Amino acid sequence: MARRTMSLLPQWTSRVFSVELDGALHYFAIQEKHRGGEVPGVFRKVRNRDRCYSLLVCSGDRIRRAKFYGELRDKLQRHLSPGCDLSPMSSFLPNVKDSLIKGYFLKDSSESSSPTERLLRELTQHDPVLVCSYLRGEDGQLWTQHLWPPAESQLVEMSKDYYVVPSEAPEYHPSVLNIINSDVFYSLDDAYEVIKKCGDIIPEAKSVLELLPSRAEARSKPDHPVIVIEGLDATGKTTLTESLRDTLGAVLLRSPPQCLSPWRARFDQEPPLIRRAFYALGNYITAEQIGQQGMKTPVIVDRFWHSTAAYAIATAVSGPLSNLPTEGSEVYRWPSDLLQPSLVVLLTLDPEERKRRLRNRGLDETKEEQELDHNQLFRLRVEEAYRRISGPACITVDASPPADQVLQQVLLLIRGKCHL
Ligand SMILES: Nc1ncnc2c1ncn2[C@@H]1O[C@H](COP(=O)(O)OP(=O)(O)OP(=O)(O)O)[C@@H](O)[C@H]1O
Ligand SMILES: Nc1ccn([C@@H]2O[C@H](COP(=O)(O)O)[C@@H](O)[C@H]2O)c(=O)n1
Repeated sequence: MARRTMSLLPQWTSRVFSVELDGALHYFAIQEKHRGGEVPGVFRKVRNRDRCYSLLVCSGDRIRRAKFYGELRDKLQRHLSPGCDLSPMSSFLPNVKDSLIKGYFLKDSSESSSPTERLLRELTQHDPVLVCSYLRGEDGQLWTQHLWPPAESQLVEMSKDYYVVPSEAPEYHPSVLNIINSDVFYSLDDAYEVIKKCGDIIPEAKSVLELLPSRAEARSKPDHPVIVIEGLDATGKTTLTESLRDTLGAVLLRSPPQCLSPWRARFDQEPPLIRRAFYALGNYITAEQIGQQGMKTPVIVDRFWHSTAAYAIATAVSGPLSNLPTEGSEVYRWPSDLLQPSLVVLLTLDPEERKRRLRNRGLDETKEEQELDHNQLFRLRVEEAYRRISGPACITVDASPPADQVLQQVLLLIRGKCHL
């Protein structure tokens, strides 16, 4: 297994490697001849007796790779000795879409190399993982990368030793290369394909697919306005959508729709590829319901595609806002086969007030809600991604005034935009 894995890592020497350490990305590349240059940031603080490895998950179909990436972290965290540090790592071809391969960088500062080597040996024998080790040259300045354990002769290119050199930050954050169809889905077919392929490993996938509208049924535009309310948790979506329903005599729907509730917790445990495809399908089921109800009354929707895409993009990309795909990127485009609402309102709230509302509400927080609470950058990325999505773009409304004032503000917008 391990030997086949190695032959599947394309354009080995053109790849850039990135390691996330203390919230920052460090880049390095490999080259056959040493032409001078500095030690890459990630190796600067490595002490003489530390041992470093990269583990890249690079074979099998994408469902298997996505599942194994999470399992590998759990396995390493369970079995590595104290003194081992694990950091997210990836390898990619700069500016080449879909070239990202994910893995981990391992620094072993424990007393003995044996436990880690035993674990790595077992991984290379049974799992789709490619392991390299890094060695410091005698002068303490040069680092070289070696296939670990030493490769078989037919893989000549990868089994050579390479010098490790710093590399400049690429134009795009590495995760941006793989967002389309791995984190965000732009058609029913693409999301469907992922959930269908999961059928063998997640029996619930079949029940989800049975709820999908028939693709043959192309619906015409609803006669009545469709208003989507978006925003982070506790910004007041439930409060506002219920008031809008009552004031406008509208129907209130949500995404994911009620019929997916039995499976939501199950898919929330899955890696992003599967979890995001599940939420994407939820939007198409809600769209079908909107299509039916929108022929009779106005429809209010609590979260829709903006939420699916914004959270997915903000999770895939780490760090500051500048790491997000730039405004106007195709990543922010609306799926061409998904019903377009008449108006999308984004509720925004000062972080302290949002926290206060969360505390007062007193419900348990989900993992993502905790992340929003603790990680200010994540929160900023989600809000910025919301704002960058186009076709339709959202209109921001300050949700800090009392609930009845927020309602009046949104009613004004609806009357202006939807002639209600
Ligand atoms: N304008 C407002 N002013 C003060 N408190 C509000 C306002 N709107 C909502 N709240 C309160 O804030 C809390 C969160 O509101 P709500 O449940 O409507 O948010 P939400 O966006 O639907 O949250 P979630 O996405 O987590 O379900 C509730 O306790 C609610 O009563
Ligand atoms: N259309 C949607 C709706 C939700 N999500 C994901 O669920 C989380 C928020 O859901 P709440 O029930 O807490 O409002 C959010 O973190 C999204 O990841 C989605 O993807 N698409």
